[in-house]
Amino acid sequence: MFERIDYYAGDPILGLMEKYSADNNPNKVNLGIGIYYDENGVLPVLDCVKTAEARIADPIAPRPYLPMAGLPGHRKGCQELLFGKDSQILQDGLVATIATIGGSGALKVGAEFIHEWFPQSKCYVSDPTWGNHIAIFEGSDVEVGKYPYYDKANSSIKFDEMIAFFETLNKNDVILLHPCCHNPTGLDLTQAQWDTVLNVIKARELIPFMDIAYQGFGEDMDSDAYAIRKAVEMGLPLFVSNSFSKNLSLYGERVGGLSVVCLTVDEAERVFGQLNAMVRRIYSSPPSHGGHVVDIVMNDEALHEQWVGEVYAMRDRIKAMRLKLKSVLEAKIPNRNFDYITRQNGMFSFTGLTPEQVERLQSEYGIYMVSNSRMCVAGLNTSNIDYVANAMADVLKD
Ligand SMILES: Cc1[nH+]cc(COP(=O)(O)O)c(/C=N/[C@@H](CC(=O)O)C(=O)O)c1O
Repeated sequence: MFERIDYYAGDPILGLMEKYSADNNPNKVNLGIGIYYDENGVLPVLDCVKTAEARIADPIAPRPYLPMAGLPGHRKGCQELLFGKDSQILQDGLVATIATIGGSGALKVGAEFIHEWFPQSKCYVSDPTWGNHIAIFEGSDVEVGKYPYYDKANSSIKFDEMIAFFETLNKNDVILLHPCCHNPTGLDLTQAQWDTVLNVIKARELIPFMDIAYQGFGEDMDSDAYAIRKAVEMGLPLFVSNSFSKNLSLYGERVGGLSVVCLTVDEAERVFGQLNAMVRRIYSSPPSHGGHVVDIVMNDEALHEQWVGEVYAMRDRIKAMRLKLKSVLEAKIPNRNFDYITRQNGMFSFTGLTPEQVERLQSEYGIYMVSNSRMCVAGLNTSNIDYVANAMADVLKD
């Protein structure tokens, strides 16, 4: 009956977690999956989340189904984080927002929406991008193409090539963009470059789909949302998928959001209704517990302020690890340029190691990076960074 079903080769990122867990090397270091570990190598429970959890636990409440779109407070929290608390489009009711099963769920519902309502549209992702972007959109029968992004030779962005490519696209083609903390390269556009990109998108009547999974890990909550808010200022139609996995450290609670910026209230009502219909036929409603945590943290002023401070502390620790790794590697290999480590933003560094060098780090040192040479800098701490730098120097020297 099922003998013709293909074997699953496994996921290049999640599969790494399983190999790492099974590795008995006492010095093993997990630099694979995009998870923030603290200075002690522990996945933190944020203080603001602990407070929210305590409120949810006492008095304990029943767990009915949530609305298809999730808790209103969860949706409001997404909107204010992405567009700004006093955003005019929010006051005018022009944004259709649903709570989703993480950022992945937001991308899935968005991809299904594109497939159903823009069947002629192709979706273009950066080369390279987060691997699941391609799988999610292709899984929704949206044809996926790639736009030039990463210049390996110079560890930079192929900006002119990217713009020239956008100029060739058709009306309503979708461009999947990383507003900040690009995964896997860590290379972000400047605000001036975003302005140019958005002007081309406007001129070509393309559809920007911005996936922001690391808001707060780049510069700050508002700067990281520059591209999103600039698109709104320019009156562009816009899809935004957001994730609270990393900046609330709630990975397993599966909390995120999908927002669609519309031009009229009537459009927003139509889109919101169809997003609800889509949720109903995919997973019916989003998770309750994580939704309540998001609702409490995002809408309690004191907790929200505490949360921002906790995200910035995570951001700053990652930046400190970038500086330390760069200086240790420069000392070990003086004739090699490691500027890319501090030029890159957010959780990831695209190290440029060859697949063979990545494999050696894993097999000889128990250091796990994604095979495309992406390193999750948040896995570094003062206890393991010298070990990692020495190992990188060893494989780079040979
Ligand atoms: C750009 C991006 N978008 C969305 C997600 C999904 O987030 P979530 O809310 O957990 O559904 C991730 C997760 N990325 C990390 C984990 C993974 O691969 O699933 C990663 O790149 O390691 C992203 O890196």
